[in-house]
Amino acid sequence: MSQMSSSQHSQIASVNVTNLVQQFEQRTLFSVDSLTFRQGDVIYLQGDNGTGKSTLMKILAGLLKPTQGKLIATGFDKSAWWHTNSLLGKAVYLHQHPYLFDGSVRYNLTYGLSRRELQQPTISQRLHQAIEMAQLSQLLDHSASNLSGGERQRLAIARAWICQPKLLMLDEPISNMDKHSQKLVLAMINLLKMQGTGLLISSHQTCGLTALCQQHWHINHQKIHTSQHVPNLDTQQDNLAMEPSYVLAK
Ligand SMILES: Nc1ncnc2c1ncn2[C@@H]1O[C@H](COP(=O)(O)OP(=O)(O)OP(=O)(O)O)[C@@H](O)[C@H]1O
Repeated sequence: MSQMSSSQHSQIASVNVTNLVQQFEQRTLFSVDSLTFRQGDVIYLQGDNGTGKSTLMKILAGLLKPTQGKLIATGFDKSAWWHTNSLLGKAVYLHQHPYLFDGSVRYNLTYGLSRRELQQPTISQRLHQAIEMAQLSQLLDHSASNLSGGERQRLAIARAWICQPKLLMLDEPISNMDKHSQKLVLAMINLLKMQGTGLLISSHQTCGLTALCQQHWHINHQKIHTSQHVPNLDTQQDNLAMEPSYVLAK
């Protein structure tokens, strides 16, 4: 658990799923009896390609109805009456190729902020910090559609940072990023952690990210295994790197 005040603890937000089974066309992707993602958790989600990491995140975000299972979100403000899906907007899912609006970087950062219950000075302060942290000041008036992949990711995380969701799921947040962007994003993720945002992070690059995590969810053999211990995955990767991948024919 990260640092949270006692008032935050009294209303910890969480998403819980029980008896979850996900299938696509008769193929079982994964199943688990019970899984809870809470504010303050920092979880590393591991799994080989195609095991269902993104699918699990979409289910927890209310974007995908699972084949079987019951989802409950607690500790959030009540959804507006016109929201037919009460899970949407609770645990926020950040896609590895984030969706951005047409318009400038500034527009993308500020869109929807005025409709939140935030005071103007708070909005301005968060906006300023986000621009600094993600080093977007030179790009504010650029069209978001012209940004590089790494810049798009930085913008998307900066936007999430401004909104400060209680639960945030980051799907491959540092994939295809150079070292500089990775450092900026890791710093932002660390700040979200310090502020008590629940984080569920998937990545194939373990360096730096796993060090931030305190729990481990592993999708393996169609099951989701949970542990309070994050294994030293860098060592596993180093071993892999030392194995000869092919033998040259003489
Ligand atoms: N809507 C869908 N209909 C049918 N199959 C789907 C659907 N969505 C995902 N799948 C399949 O489910 C499997 C898991 O996909 P998912 O994107 O969740 O995996 P992942 O673990 O995030 O993979 P990666 O590490 O490559 O990003 C894949 O085989 C994918 O093709």
